[in-house]
Amino acid sequence: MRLARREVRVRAPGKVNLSLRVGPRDPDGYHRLGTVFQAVSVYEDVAARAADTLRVTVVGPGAERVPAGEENLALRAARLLAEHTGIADGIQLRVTKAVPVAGGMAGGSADAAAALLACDAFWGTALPREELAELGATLGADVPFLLMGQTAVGTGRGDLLTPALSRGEYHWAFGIQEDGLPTPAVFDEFDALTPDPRIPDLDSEVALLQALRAGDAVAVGTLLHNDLQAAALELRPDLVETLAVAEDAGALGVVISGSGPTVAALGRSRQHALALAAAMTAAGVVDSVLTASGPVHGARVLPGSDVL
Ligand SMILES: C[C@](O)(CO)[C@H](O)COP(=O)(O)OP(=O)(O)OC[C@H]1O[C@@H](n2ccc(N)nc2=O)[C@H](O)[C@@H]1O
Ligand SMILES: Nc1ncnc2c1ncn2[C@@H]1O[C@H](COP(=O)(O)OP(=O)(O)OP(=O)(O)O)[C@@H](O)[C@H]1O
Repeated sequence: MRLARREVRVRAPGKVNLSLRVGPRDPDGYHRLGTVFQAVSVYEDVAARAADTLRVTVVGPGAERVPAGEENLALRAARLLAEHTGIADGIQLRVTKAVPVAGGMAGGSADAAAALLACDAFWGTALPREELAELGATLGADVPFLLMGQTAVGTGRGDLLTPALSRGEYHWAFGIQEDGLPTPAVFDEFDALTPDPRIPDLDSEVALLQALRAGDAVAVGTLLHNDLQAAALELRPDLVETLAVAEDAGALGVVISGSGPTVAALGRSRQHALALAAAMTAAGVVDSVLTASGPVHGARVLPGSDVL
């Protein structure tokens, strides 16, 4: 008799911050943010299977730069959910990466979001999404958004979310650098460059939110904004050229994604995004490129993944 082997597979997206405004650092070490997130079609997959202990393997581009031990965010997510729900079972997680590692597109947070959902489905703990988001926020400020997906305004640490209306599809070319930027270093550099930052307020996002509601990609392109960009450029001056190449190739807007170093260039169409990616490659200013569109869904269990 064959044993039924059960596997749950979950897919979670990466993100780009269409606007990222950074305020002062709070005593807990985190900065107050005002941000508009868009989930994009570059996905991390996490598969869960039964095991004696909690363990993880990581495959895909950049996997060798991801810790495979206790610090791994997928494993930490599994441990957190087990502790929270009193589950004593083991689990084997297999993370397949596509989001650039330490690229400012929240790959690690996507792994945490996917692992929370995969373990929740595998163990049948069936927690409400809000509870998973609360747990996830303790692992990374971006985790709640990657559970939610689509388009959202983030406040607090970026973890307090309000869904935003968005019409149409946005086509991106991402210019990727192998050598990532550590998020804490970029926030430190922001502090050094910005002695008295303004507390972010949502009034600054009104025009962008209107453009998204109208599906006006040209206006969205002109309104892309990132307060961490100057800090990322200070740490990686070579990115100035990458931004210029994408601009010269006619991007509707160009911005550093999150804490960088990935450069996000908005195209007029899928075809144009491919042309922007080709321009960055041809200029030799990136290690690789990705094209993607957004907004897309948040972390979700893949259909038919339940039983092998
Ligand atoms: C840059 C963004 O991606 C924008 O969405 C996020 O703010 C970063 O989110 P994340 O990578 O999930 O961040 P976490 O893993 O929670 O934090 C990593 C480090 O970034 C800094 N950090 C993060 C978020 C925030 N609001 N203020 C911060 O200063 C802190 O030094 C923190 O120790
Ligand atoms: N499962 C994981 N996947 C990726 N990185 C992980 C994981 N677990 C731990 N890390 C570590 O977390 C750090 C951040 O990686 P990540 O790819 O999330 O960066 P990021 O995209 O710049 O994050 P963000 O956009 O949220 O600032 C890296 O140093 C990485 O080694």
